Amino acid sequence: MDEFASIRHWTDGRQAAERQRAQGVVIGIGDDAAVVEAPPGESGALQWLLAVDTMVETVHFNSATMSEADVGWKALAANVSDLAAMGGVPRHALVSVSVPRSWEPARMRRLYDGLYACAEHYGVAVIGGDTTSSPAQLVVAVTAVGTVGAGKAISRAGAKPGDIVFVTGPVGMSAAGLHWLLAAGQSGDEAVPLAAAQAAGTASLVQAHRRPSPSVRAAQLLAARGTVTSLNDVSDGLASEAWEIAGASSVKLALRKSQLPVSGSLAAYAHSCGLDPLDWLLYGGEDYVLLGTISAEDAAPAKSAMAAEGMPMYLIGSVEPGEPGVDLIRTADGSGGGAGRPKERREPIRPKGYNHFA
Ligand SMILES: Nc1ncnc2c1ncn2[C@@H]1O[C@H](COP(=O)(O)OP(=O)(O)O)[C@@H](O)[C@H]1O
Ligand SMILES: Cc1ncc(C[n+]2csc(CCOP(=O)(O)OP(=O)(O)O)c2C)c(N)n1
Ligand SMILES: [Mg+2]
Ligand SMILES: [Mg+2]
Ligand SMILES: [Mg+2]
Repeated sequence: MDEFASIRHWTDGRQAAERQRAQGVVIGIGDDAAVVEAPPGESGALQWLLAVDTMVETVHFNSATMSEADVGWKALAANVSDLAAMGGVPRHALVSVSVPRSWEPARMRRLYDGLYACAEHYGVAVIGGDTTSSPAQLVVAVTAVGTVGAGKAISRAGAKPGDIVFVTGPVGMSAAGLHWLLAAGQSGDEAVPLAAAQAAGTASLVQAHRRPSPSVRAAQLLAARGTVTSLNDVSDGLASEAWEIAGASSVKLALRKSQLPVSGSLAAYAHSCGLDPLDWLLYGGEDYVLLGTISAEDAAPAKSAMAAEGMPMYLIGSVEPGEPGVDLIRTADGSGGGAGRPKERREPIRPKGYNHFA
């Protein structure tokens, strides 16, 4: 199959015309550039959000950790997550792929199965991309386009002393899933089957790694309250992203260890390996949940509003004045403080996270 036949094989008829129409697509895949209508703001003007994230075979995935469809899903999901982290709505995606000559056409078709599944899930129209060969590894770079109400984008820079720190989902599961997959996948070339993870009790960890679900609805609900002061998505790890907010906002973030959301499956898996789940919680990454800050008065009401919509919101700490940094507070009995006021220990945590050049 030549390059152009390949592109048709991956993309032809994969998305309903209705989806493309709903996102204002005038000319989609097949011309020199896509044409989209600038969306009319329903309640005032909109601004564009533009983001790109890349996945490279052996760096972000290998043949054991992810199927082709998982790679397609996650390549788009990571970008959708960046748009959510600005408080916006995802709309369009451009997909650049560099494909090893050894890859069968069916493998790329499967990658697009996952990519289009993610696009449908988040209402994104796939409108173009680029295709090259690659000497050895597969590379996928997705450029995502979204919109946000003019002046309403939530940056990393607005956290104020007194605000409450929150996350929209558990952290560390993806890294724990990867840990299990790297051990389980040693003997073969195929993606480790989910059934094997089910048998080992690690299926939810593996799915968190392979099929992250960015907090788009949560971002919308929270952004509409007007009380969220900063927002970031967790790709490199909670510690690293908390440092980003601290640095951009010139504040200190104090996180309570006892309030960090640890899933039962993560705790059980860490225990079975004799490892401390805290390393995955703080430094694991690829969680694609949102980390943010919200005014103290609205923290509990926002949490209730989220719960009413079936979405978790964990209040994990507070913002303090001082040199930019992140502290972890441990309580002797793990209760997080309160009436008996157990002893607290505080330690600075480093901005360690996934670093491509470390
Ligand atoms: N090669 C590059 N050229 C220009 N800007 C870049 C490049 N790589 C990253 N950036 C920008 O640097 C910032 C941090 O990037 P990154 O850590 O990848 O963000 P995220 O974790 O949200 O994906 C972003 O604003 C991104 O657009
Ligand atoms: C085979 C394999 N090894 C290691 C990892 C771990 N890993 C790779 S990239 C990454 C961080 C997130 O990716 P990045 O490209 O930095 O995303 P961004 O911060 O730009 O959103 C992590 C934790 C992995 N996913 N797969
Ligand atoms: Mg990035
Ligand atoms: Mg981000
Ligand atoms: Mg990164």
